[in-house]
Amino acid sequence: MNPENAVELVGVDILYDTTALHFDCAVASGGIVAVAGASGSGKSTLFHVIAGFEEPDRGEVRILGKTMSGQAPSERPVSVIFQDNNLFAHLDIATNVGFGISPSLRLSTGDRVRIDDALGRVGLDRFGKRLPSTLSGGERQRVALARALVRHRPLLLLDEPFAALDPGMRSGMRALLRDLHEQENNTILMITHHPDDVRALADSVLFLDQGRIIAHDPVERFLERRDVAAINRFLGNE
Ligand SMILES: Nc1ncnc2c1ncn2[C@@H]1O[C@H](COP(=O)(O)OP(=O)(O)OP(=O)(O)O)[C@@H](O)[C@H]1O
Repeated sequence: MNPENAVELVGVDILYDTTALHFDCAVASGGIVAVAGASGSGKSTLFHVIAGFEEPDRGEVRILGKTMSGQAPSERPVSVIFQDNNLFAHLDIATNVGFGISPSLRLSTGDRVRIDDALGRVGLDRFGKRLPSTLSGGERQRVALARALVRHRPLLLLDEPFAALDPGMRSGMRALLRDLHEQENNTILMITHHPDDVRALADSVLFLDQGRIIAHDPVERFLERRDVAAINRFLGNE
């Protein structure tokens, strides 16, 4: 057990009716890790297990050296941002960010300052009173980032955060994520289908194939790999 590791998956088995997944890995604290692999390879399941939405049939999840067995998602030191950003449509942006601090929305004056600060850090200072429907897709993703920021959890899981964004917005979001990562000093795991995200953002790569982690490499080494067909397909080498 190593507290320097942000995440350890030790002999984790997930047994579904038609498929079985197995995860073993140790992710060091402090980096941005791209999680890649073909559709159906197990990326979302990996996140669900770490975040606690899914309990392993066997094995153990550890975060910062502590076992997560029996710990509900809300008790884990993890924030998750899904692709569709899960904002409440009837609540304004500041209140949506406030959910990151208190799900019952009992917010102190200090909390409101933190919310304004987080919105400022993602470039949405004057958006607090607006409803999610009046924002662009990229702006909504930045609200989801602000909601994660106010929680200050050491581990941030991003499930394809740029999927709905056009190329210009993607590069803006990458830069923002890099800045926030440096400020927060957290560990980020980010599912992506885009080699460009890996090249631009990742320090290392977890690559999944058919329910297993088949590569866990520093990014430079990963980008030079030519030995595995699934990685070649991802990198566009064939
Ligand atoms: N609740 C479930 N019950 C049964 N099988 C499941 C369940 N969740 C996932 N699976 C199966 O586990 C495998 C991995 O699915 P998962 O969603 O983790 O893949 P993924 O890599 O995230 O795919 P995508 O890139 O398409 O989102 C798939 O074969 C899927 O059908």
